[in-house]
Amino acid sequence: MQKNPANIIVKFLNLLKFEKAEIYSIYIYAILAGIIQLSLPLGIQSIISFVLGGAISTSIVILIIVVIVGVLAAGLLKVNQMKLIEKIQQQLFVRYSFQYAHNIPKLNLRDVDNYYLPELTNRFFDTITLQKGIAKLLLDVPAATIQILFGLILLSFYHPVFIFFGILLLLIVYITLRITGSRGLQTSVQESDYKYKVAAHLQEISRVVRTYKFSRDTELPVRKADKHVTGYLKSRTAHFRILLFQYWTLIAFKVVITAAMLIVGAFLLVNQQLNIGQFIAAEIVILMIIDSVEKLIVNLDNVYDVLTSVEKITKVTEKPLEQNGRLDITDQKGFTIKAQNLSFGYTDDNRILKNLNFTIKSGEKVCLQGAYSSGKSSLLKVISGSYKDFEGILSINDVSIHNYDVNTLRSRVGILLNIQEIFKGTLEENICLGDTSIPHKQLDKIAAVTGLKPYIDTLKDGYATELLPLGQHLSYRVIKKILLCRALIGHPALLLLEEPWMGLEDEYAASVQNYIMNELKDTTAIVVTSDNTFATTCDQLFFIDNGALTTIQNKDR
Ligand SMILES: Nc1ncnc2c1ncn2[C@@H]1O[C@H](COP(=O)(O)OP(=O)(O)OP(=O)(O)O)[C@@H](O)[C@H]1O
Repeated sequence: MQKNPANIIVKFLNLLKFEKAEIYSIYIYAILAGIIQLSLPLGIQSIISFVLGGAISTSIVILIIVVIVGVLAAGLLKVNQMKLIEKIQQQLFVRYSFQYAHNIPKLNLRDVDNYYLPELTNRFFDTITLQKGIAKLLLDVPAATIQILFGLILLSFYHPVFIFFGILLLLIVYITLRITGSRGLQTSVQESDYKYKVAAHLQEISRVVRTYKFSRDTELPVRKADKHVTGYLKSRTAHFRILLFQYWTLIAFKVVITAAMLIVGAFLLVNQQLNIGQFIAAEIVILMIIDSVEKLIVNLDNVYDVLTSVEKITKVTEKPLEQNGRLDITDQKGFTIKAQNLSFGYTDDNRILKNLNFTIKSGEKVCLQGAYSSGKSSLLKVISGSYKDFEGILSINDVSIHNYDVNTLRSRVGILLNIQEIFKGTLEENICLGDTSIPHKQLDKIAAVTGLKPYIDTLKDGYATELLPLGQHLSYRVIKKILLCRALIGHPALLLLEEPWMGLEDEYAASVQNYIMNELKDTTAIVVTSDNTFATTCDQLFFIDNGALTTIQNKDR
């Protein structure tokens, strides 16, 4: 997909807005340093004039001191600039770390469905490219630009012909960037796209390493890598071609300016339009300008890197977050769920839920059944507030679900879907999800109900045991029990459970059912299970067939 370079530059400028104060200071320091640095050629010019005039006096000593102080002051300014840049670098890392941690759980699920998030978040690593790049960009580019400008202004005082060179330089830089800048950015972003494709492929190989070990085609991972690496090399070569063109233009300019200025300088010296002091000073200034042009050349690549990294990082930070209502549901005692003509689909042309109508009163227990892929999980996900773009009405306590603050709603909902997973953290974090207000007694109680307690008792660190991502090293049954504890903990007002006791020992399957039915009396629960005995104990039985819902009231209960 073609990226619009103007958009990327706007994103970069938006990013700089946060660091406005620091950047202004850096530029002021750069201007001061630029002025002070001119004291070097001017000082030397005066010293030479004094020496040639045979006037060795205290003035020379003072001048030498002035030059030395100038060098020292320029150094001090540089140190201050570096301090500010260090601050900006730290701020960038902190900002993106928190933005990623804050935004990822709040991403619109509809968007999340189309990505493999662990891969998408690889873009965070571009923060490091940005940190490094921005340091160079803010240190070298303003310093070099200001030195070129001041140098040319100073030279034009020696002779107006130098003004011509100044204008020529600006024109060449402008035309070169105008012609190649946009294409350079495009190729840089393309190169980065392929870099991430290669990384994603390697990540995927690692994720399913066991499968690849048994692969009949042992070359498959390499062949797949080859495709992305070829794309990477092609776009990198295209990018390098543009860089080369830009380098050559600046090198050509450097050669021309060196030759012309030396020739013009020598000519002016011979014609006595410049004295020897002025000539040497002019040559120092020319050397400074050339050095600055060199810095700009080296930094061109860096400019592309910085802009590309901004484009990549913002792939996550600028994704739309889920819509949120304002109503706090924390203090509402029970949840009555009502659906009127509720329809939902993941795509526009395929309705998974079709015109559902039901009422589940507060505290009622519902058994949800249906064939494979009939939409049972989808219904639970919609009721949990994860997908808001349904048609019809879905309300909790007669208020549309759209109006509730998602965070307060989720704090009242216990949910167990087949897709939920264990994350890297302690056992307690995996159950309580950071809610430190849950008493240990309750934790123990739920662990006993689900049958997790005997397992915890075998652990040296108990609830503080660190779990690996995806619950590696844990048995399916233990994972299931942890996830069940997560759903049941905190006395939820609404329980949405998918096959909660499937795979549990009979004893614990019974205790979980007993807990839901008898100890969570005021909790509204929807349980997907094919367990017909449980179904008969529920207040209602919902049956989904091809997206349509049939509800049966269980009057005998
Ligand atoms: N995130 C998604 N994006 C697109 N389609 C999806 C998504 N999740 C589920 N589906 C599709 O929606 C349909 C219903 O899936 P759902 O998981 O709700 O059914 P289910 O009754 O719970 O199935 P099962 O009994 O197999 O768990 C399926 O065809 C499934 O492929």
